[in-house]
Order: sequence, then structure tokens, then C-alpha cells
Amino acid sequence: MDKLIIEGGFRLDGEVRASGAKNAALPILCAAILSDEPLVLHNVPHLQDVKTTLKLLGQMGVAVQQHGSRVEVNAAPIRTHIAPYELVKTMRASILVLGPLLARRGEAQVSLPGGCAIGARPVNLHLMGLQAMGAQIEVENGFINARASKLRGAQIVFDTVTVTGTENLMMAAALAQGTTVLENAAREPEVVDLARCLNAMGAKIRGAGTTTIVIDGVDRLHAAEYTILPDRIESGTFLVAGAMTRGRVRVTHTDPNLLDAVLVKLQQAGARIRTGEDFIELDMQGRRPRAVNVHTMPHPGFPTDMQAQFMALNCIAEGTGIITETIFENRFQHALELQRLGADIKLEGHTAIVTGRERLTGAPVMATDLRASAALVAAGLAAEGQTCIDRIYHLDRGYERLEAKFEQLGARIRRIA
Ligand SMILES: CC(=O)N[C@H]1[C@@H](OP(=O)(O)OP(=O)(O)OC[C@H]2O[C@@H](n3ccc(=O)[nH]c3=O)[C@H](O)[C@@H]2O)O[C@H](CO)[C@@H](O)[C@@H]1O
Ligand SMILES: C=C(OP(=O)(O)O)C(=O)O
Repeated sequence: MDKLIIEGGFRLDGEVRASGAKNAALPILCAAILSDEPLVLHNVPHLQDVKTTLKLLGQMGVAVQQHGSRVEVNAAPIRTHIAPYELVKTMRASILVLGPLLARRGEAQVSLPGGCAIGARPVNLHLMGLQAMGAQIEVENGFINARASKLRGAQIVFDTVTVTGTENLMMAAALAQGTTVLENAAREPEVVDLARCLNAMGAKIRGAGTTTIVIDGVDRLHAAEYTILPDRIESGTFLVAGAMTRGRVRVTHTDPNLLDAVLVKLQQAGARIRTGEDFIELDMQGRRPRAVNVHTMPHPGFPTDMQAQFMALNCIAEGTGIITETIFENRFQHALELQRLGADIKLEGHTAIVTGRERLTGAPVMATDLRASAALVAAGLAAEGQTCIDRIYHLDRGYERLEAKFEQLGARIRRIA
């Protein structure tokens, strides 16, 4: 198993390019199932979850061609509606084939998904929505078996805001008979990106980015070409690491509008932030960050996918910061590992009280999930001495060439097999 070795305690200084967003690329790749014409995508990030999705699509008979960040997916030859456990278990987003398979083929057999162990993560709202659209669904032997001769438009109110739930139903509704209204829908930029791509394929979706999305079903979707939006969580991860090392980091090919809640917190932490249309520059001017309070919320609130990185920031900041996680019930596993680097963290239910230490010291640690791993990398870069991070396959699921990009910023980081 690969590990990362970090020699920490040095300022990051430099420029790094953001990749395309994992959480937009994954649903958009699944959207290709809805059409029998090619979907050409640009800015697709090279990371393990994308590879797994392409393998899953390939196994269903979908034709895939990849040249760098350009991926062409053609679902004309699709021949099966089964998403097997072996592939689905590694990746939460594989549930996103359910809606498209059901809409296009009238049938889907999808293993219950895996992914980051950050909470129970049920899919009841995905299933409830599809049932409201006329699907018959049974869960048996670890598989969701769904059937519908033709999905019908429906009025669906989500009990809880769900990102992939909104995406799955939006895709299913694109080919349903009649109009679907999704109430209390997720407003994440990745939901908007999916809606834009579907509309480029001929779907009739309006309201994406608000809490009410209206989808007029169409008979078929056609070929399209689309560019995936930048990864706001990857961008935010580089900025936090820059702040923790009292450095200067410029992220290019990104979109500052996607990171409002995160940039506010970085400014509160004492960072000087400068933005342009497609870049964000953070400069700590050599100063130690100040601790900040963070309360995770659905978009446009503070993203849970940046919570671990801000906990790491508070570990080395001046003062005490309170982190409240409201989305996932088990997303504090990084706290125990950060304590190995000398952090002062008290956990009380879904709250973590973090008192910053002047210095952290390197230690062997274990990555437990994707953003926990990113937090450990940032902490390792700020800690004095050597940090060795084990189980980095979590990191490879969601970051493209992470160590190469950090090296570009001056980090002393290497991968060992
Ligand atoms: C591939 C992808 O885009 N993953 C993102 C997506 O995950 P994902 O879409 O899985 O997360 P959700 O938005 O669905 O989860 C939000 C909350 O709703 C609950 N819930 C969800 C569905 C359901 O049917 N029933 C239910 O109770 C979940 O347990 C959780 O407590 O949004 C999360 C929240 O921003 C991010 O952390 C993930 O990075
Ligand atoms: C939790 C995440 O991913 P997933 O939903 O794919 O497990 C994430 O991207 O932080």
C-alpha cells in the first residue's frame, strides 16, 4: 500500500492549477447513460473515482475514450443494467447510475454503495423519489432492484437536502413523462453543473441552484460537449495548506465564486485573499493563522468536505475554534490522527473544540477517509519533522496528482510504495 512521506515545517509558496471537480465529473459521466449519442467532456480529473466510474460504465457496454482530461462516453452500445458490488463498494457516487439506468432501460440492479465511512449514508430519499415517479423497487441481497416501464413526472419533497439524491432524480426526470418538481433540492454548484450538461444534451431543467428544480421530461437526449467546472474542494485544500504554513498560494483555473463560505473563513483566519475571474491568491504574509469557528451546512453554507482541513488549520492557529459538523454523524475521524501530531482537540458529540498549538510535530498517521487524508497532508506540511501517512488510497479517490501539485508549491512530499 502506498504511503506519503512529508518533511514539514516549510512555507508553501507558488502557483497550482485546479483540476475539474470530482463531484461534478462523476454524475455527469453517469448522465451519458441517458443518451445513445456521444457525450464529450473536458476538464475531467484523473483520479480513482473517475477510473472506477469509467470501468463501471465500460462493464455495462458503454464505449469510453480518454485522452488526458478529455473523455468521450457513448452509451449507444449499453447492454446491461447491472452495477456489481465489486465496483460499487468502493465509491459512493456509483448510486448515480440508478436514475439514468432506470430512465433509459426501464430496469436497474445496483449494489448498495460504499464510499467514505463518514456516516450511515442511506439512499432512502433516492428510492422514495424514484418510487414517486412510478418505479417498483426492492432491496434484496445488498442490491437495489428497480423497474419502471416508463417513469412519470412527480412532485417530490426531500426531507433532508441530498446532493446525489437531487442529481439521481434530476437525471431520471429528464426522460420521464411529464413534469417533475424537486422541492428542498440541493443547491451545490455540482448540481448546477449537471443540470447545465443535461440541458446541453437537450433536457429541459430550470431552477438548478435554487431549492426548487423543475424538469420537463423529454423523449430523448442527444450528443453534447461540456466542460466540467473546477474543483472547489481541491482549491480550498491548497489554500488551507498555504494558510497553515504561513505561506502564499495562488490557485489558477478555479472559480472564486464557488468558494464564498471558505474564503470568508480564510479571511477571518488572517489571510489576505485576492481573486480574479479564474484565480484565488492567499497570502499569510508570514503570519500564524487565527482559529475560526466552522459550522457545516448544505450549499451555500460552509461545505462539510472542507471541515477536516479547517480542523487541521485550527490545530496550529492562535486561539480556540469550534467546529460543528451537521451533515455527517461520523466525520471527525481525523481528530484522533491530528492528536498524534500534537493537536489539542476535544470532541463533544458533533462538536470539536480545537485549541491551537504554536507547533505540531511529525508522526506516523493513518488516513481514514478522503478529506481526513487531505487534512493530514496539510497538517503534516505544517508540522515540524517527518509525517508518514498510511492508507492514502482514500486520497487517490478524490485528488489528482496531489503530491506533485504540493511539490509545485515547494512542499517536501514523496510517495513510497
Ligand atoms: C459524490 C458526491 O457528490 N459526494 C458528496 C455528496 O455526498 P452525498 O450525496 O452522498 O451526500 P448527501 O447530500 O446525500 O447527504 C447529506 C445528508 O443526507 C442524508 N441522506 C442522504 C440521502 C438519503 O437518501 N437519505 C439521507 O438521510 C445523509 O446521510 C447525510 O446525512 O454530498 C456530500 C454533502 O455535501 C459531500 O460530502 C460529498 O462529497
Ligand atoms: C465524501 C466525499 O466523497 P464521496 O461522497 O464520494 O464518499 C468527498 O468528496 O469528500
